[in-house]
Parts: sequence; structure tokens; C-alpha cells
Amino acid sequence: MNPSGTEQIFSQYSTCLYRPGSLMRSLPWPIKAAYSGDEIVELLWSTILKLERLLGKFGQDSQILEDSVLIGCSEQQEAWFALDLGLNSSSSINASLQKAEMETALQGSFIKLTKALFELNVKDASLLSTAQALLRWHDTHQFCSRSGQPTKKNVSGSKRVCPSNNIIYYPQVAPVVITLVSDGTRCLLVRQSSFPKGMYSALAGFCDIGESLEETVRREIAEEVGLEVDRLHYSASQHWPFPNSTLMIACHATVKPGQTELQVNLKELEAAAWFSRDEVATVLRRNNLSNQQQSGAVPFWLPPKLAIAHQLIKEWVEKPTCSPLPA
Ligand SMILES: NC(=O)C1=CN([C@@H]2O[C@H](COP(=O)(O)OP(=O)(O)OC[C@H]3O[C@@H](n4cnc5c(N)ncnc54)[C@H](OP(=O)(O)O)[C@@H]3O)[C@@H](O)[C@H]2O)C=CC1
Ligand SMILES: [Mg+2]
Repeated sequence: MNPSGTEQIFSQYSTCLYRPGSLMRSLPWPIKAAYSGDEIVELLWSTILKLERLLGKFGQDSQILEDSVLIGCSEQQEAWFALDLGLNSSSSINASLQKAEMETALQGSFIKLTKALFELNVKDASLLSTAQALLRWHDTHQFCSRSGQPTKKNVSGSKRVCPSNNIIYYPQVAPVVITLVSDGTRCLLVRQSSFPKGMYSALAGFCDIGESLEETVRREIAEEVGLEVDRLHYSASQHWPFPNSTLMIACHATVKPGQTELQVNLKELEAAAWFSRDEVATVLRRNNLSNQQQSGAVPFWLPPKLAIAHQLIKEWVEKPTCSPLPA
């Protein structure tokens, strides 16, 4: 704990968020965040000068600041940048930045990006999500796929250009639909083997080339649980940085009450089941309690508040009578 009684935490991906200029504060991250007693987490920003000093202390050339990407700006129009310090990559030129020593220097500790993301407020989580997706895209698009030559990042990081043929590469986003299926009184929750233990969520799937969102919803639901969609309507969307940059498009869908028998595709899902509104409402309420997983009292749990799946499920519990449009 630091003198103000606040424990500082960082994500394991060791990105720094900062903004240039005399008034800037910078944020070592994925993240340096403050974790207070009442479980509110906020990002801490420090200046680029502090960041340069820190890099110097760890034997790094401040030249790596040029790898920074623009992720947004404040209401006062101060630019915010993110930088990957390369703490996790053994092949990285920055690998000599030692995590433990960095934690000591920053008076904090690194935590997983997924954990940090769910503990931040919506605005900060969005910055973090943008930083992760953009930095990862740059890391994996270092070469031109036509000429094989190294590509060059522009100053803001909004694109990369091949100097030999001027081909421009822009960051990519894959569209994914996430759908909460209901039969009118119950909703369908599923789990993949990769989910954290005990967690159930809505059904998700990548859009195939040539498909509309409506077609993806119908195909994914048919493929994964063998149901035919009767009606669907759009709810909301969210950028999601894992495993790569995706745009999650959230929908509600209904199936006809008489056609609810599940044929679970066990290659894609570990389990799928119908749950009553009361059951889901109870789990949603307990989801917000601390240590609910350890209590053993909850049969399953739902994605955290910030996940769009959570919003979809909450919406269904709170607005049971919404009337979807024909698909
Ligand atoms: N924010 C949230 O609340 C939630 C987010 N999600 C996210 O939704 C995404 C999609 O869900 P998921 O059920 O896995 O999707 P799918 O049901 O489409 O299954 C994943 C499979 O789709 C294939 N695929 C097609 N296009 C792509 C692509 N662009 N990138 C990667 N794989 C592709 C791959 O198959 P193959 O291996 O055969 O090539 C992959 O294994 C996941 O990334 C997950 O992180 C999921 C649930 C909740
Ligand atoms: Mg899926």
C-alpha cells in the first residue's frame, strides 16, 4: 500500500499510457491502476518525463516512445498515448525491462489485463481495450504481405505503410454477434470450456464473409444449439480486445415456445441450458457480491458488469415483455 492507502496495480501486459506535454500525467499499464479499499479502480497517469526517466533507469532508449499509439484525448484536448514496454516478450528488444524491478520502481504490481479491464470504470476500460487491440495489431503487422518489407507506423498509430509500394494497412476489427436467446419465459445460457469455471454467458460467433448480422445470428444459433430463430432485435455493441480486436454486436432473439429442444454442439460448447427469469435474476444479484464464487451457494455465475453479455442478460431480466421484430 502506498502512503495514501491505495494499492497500485498493473496489468501483466506492461503497457504504458501517457500523454505528452508539460501537464501530462502518464499511466503505466497494461496498466497502472489504483485499487482502493472500496474496490474502485482508477488509472493513474504520470508525465512523459517520468516515463523517460523510468526507461533510462532500466537501460532503455527513449526511442521506444515512438512505438506509442494514440488512444484518445481528454476533455481538455490533451492527447493520450499507449506504449507496450515489452515485459512479457522474451524476443522483444525491451525484454530487459524486468517486471519485478519495474513493479518496485512503480510501487505497484502487475495484474492480468482481463482483471484490470473489469475493475475499471467504463471510460478507462474503453481506453485500455483500445490500447490493447491497437498495440497488438501493430505488433502482428510489422511486414507488408505483398513485398515482405518492414512496414512503418504513422505517428498516431492509426495505420502502417509499406515504404516500397505505399500499400496502407489499417487496424482490423472482426464482427462478432452475441445473442441472448429466449423462449418468452426462459433464456438460454451457454458455456465454452475456455470460460472461467462456473461461468455461463450468451451465445457468440464470428460473422462469416458475405453474411449479414441477421444471417450470422441464425446460423450460429442453429450450429451451436440446433434452434431456429423466430424473431430478433439489436441491443448494443462493444469493442472487445480478446483474442484480437472484435466488435461485439449484441442481440436478443426468440424461438417459438414449442421449439425449444436443444441439440448442443459439443465441439463448440461445453454446456447449454434454459434458465428461468427468477434463476437468472438471483444469480445477477449475487454476481455483484464479493467472493460469491467461493460461497458455493450459487449454481453458476455470469460475466462481469462491463461485458456486453452481462448487459444483455440484465436487459432481459428487467424488460421481460420487450417485443422483438421478425428476423
Ligand atoms: N464480451 C463478451 O461478453 C463475450 C465475448 N465473447 C467473444 O466472442 C468471440 C467469438 O465467440 P466464439 O463463440 O468463440 O466464436 P465462434 O462460435 O465463431 O467460434 C470460434 C471459431 O470460429 C472460427 N472463426 C471464424 N472467424 C474467426 C475470426 N475472425 N477469429 C477467430 N476465429 C474465427 C474459428 O474456428 P477454427 O478454429 O475452426 O478456424 C474459431 O475457433 C470470442 O473472441 C470471445 O472472446 C464471447 C462471449 C462473451
Ligand atoms: Mg460460439
